[in-house]
Amino acid sequence: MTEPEDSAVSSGGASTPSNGSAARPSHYARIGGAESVKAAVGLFYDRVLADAELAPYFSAINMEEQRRHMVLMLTVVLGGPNNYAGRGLAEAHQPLDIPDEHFARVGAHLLDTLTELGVPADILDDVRATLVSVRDQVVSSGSSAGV
Ligand code: HEM
Repeated sequence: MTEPEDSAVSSGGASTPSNGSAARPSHYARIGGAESVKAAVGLFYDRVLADAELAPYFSAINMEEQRRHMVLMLTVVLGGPNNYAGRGLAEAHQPLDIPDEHFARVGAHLLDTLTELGVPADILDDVRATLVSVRDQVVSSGSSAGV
């Protein structure tokens, strides 16, 4: 066998291997599918809501819906079935005026959650790359880059 070129999730999160049957299982399958993603998203939002910097964004949000959308989106990012029917990330986030710093905190909570759950390093790398690729959709385009 030769080195696998592991860059399944390249940009935007919607890239999926052709059918997953032959060579490698998807990240989604490797971490245990729907149940694992649901558990991860549950823990992720527990962390987000416990973060005083972030909780206010969600004060008027239906968290049940929110978790459901995030489960479906993370499923796609991990190469699972695409049933995401929510709004695009820019549409959902641009009105919220999110600065870079808050984006970084949310990203860290997600990566910390997945790390704690024992998600393998190559999957974490791909999630990290996806976070980088969606940053501009989530962070307010009015906020200055860097600081
Ligand atoms: C890091 C990447 C992020 C991803 C993948 C993500 C994903 C999502 C998804 C899938 C939705 C549901 C969209 C819909 O309802 O149609 C959503 C909504 C929302 N997100 Fe994010 N999000 C991210 C970052 C953030 C950050 C950094 C914040 C705040 C600091 C945030 C706050 C919210 C809020 C408040 C909503 C609800 C908006 C509304 O219902 O009007 N998100 N997000």
